[in-house]
Amino acid sequence: MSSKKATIALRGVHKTYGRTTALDGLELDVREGEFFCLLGPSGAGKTTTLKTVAGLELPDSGAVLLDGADMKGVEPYDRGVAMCFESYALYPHKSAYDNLASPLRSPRHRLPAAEARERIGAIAELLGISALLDRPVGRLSNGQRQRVALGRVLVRPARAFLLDEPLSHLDAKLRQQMRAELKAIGAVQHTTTLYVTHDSVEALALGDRIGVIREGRIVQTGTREEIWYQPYDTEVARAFGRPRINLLPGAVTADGGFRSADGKVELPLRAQATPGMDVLVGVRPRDITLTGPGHELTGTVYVTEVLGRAIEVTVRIGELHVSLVAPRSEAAGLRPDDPVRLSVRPENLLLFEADRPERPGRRIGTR
Ligand SMILES: Nc1ncnc2c1ncn2[C@@H]1O[C@H](COP(=O)(O)OP(=O)(O)OP(=O)(O)O)[C@@H](O)[C@H]1O
Repeated sequence: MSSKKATIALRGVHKTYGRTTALDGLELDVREGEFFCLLGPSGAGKTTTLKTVAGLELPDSGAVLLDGADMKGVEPYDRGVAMCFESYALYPHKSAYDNLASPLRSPRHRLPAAEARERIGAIAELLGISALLDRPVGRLSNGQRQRVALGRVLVRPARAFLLDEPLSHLDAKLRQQMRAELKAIGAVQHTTTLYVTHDSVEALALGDRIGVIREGRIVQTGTREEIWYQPYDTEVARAFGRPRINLLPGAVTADGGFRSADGKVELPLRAQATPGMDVLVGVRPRDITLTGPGHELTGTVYVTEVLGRAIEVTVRIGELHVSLVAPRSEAAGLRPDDPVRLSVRPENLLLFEADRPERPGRRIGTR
């Protein structure tokens, strides 16, 4: 098997389990050599997507293409992809080393012993498991085992890696560290990677592009900038960024601006929407300042919460609550009911249709 980078495409893939629709006409394109993050809530169809690419599940209809070739009838083993499950299958009685080595002993990937040792050593080093190689996997912690499982995928040449929440069992510190290192691994740089996560921080940190999946369909695909600055709808906007984006209800004014129902929040926008339309204006807490330039709003402090070196301040403006993140130096003295003035730069405002019971509000263009 060559280690040529593959493109991955899913075309109108449907997959049901009994009465549950897991994939509902899924369309996905992963480009050659790309690190693509598939992000979505539990049950959205992420794992089913990976299994379908790997050939472990067969679509009811639609097609899976690797490098443009339809995979229908191609056995998992012959697809040349390497998959790491969240519920990893390792040999518990064998050492971590032997678990890493076993893919390289298969007829297809057999490497000379010295080369295999070198490859395993390099991957183990990057994953921080070099000191554990002699230990039986059954005697490792969940986080250590998960790293062995990831190593087992990365060690063998493949034309695509399919990774299902591979860092989920690591503690916060290690996860952050591994997140930073994962993309630096040569094998990852040289191999198309489809990476599943429900963690938006992980997706933003790792993804060359991100696909947001919901109820078996891709809602939006884009670079992190596109997803962040032009979210398809309020649900995508809510999925990215902590504290969450403020979504303030109001209506479009005659000149295309925004006004809350009580008139206490007015923001200049040039909405491509009919005056009077119910909308939500979106602004992220880190894009509101207590001191900077921009459009000003006045309110009173409702509550403050320390977030490490910054402080989250929730401000009451009329009947709305707006949260912002400010440096400690600016916000440490604030107490409930103190008057405050906020500023928002117009370029940081997003506009959405109001949410409806049947669907989240879509983004509306401004200017
Ligand atoms: N083998 C199965 N039998 C029955 N239903 C299944 C099976 N596998 C998945 N499903 C259902 O299909 C839907 C999609 O599942 P899938 O595992 O792909 O979601 P996911 O996005 O990976 O979720 P999670 O983040 O919780 O792993 C869910 O409603 C799930 O319950």
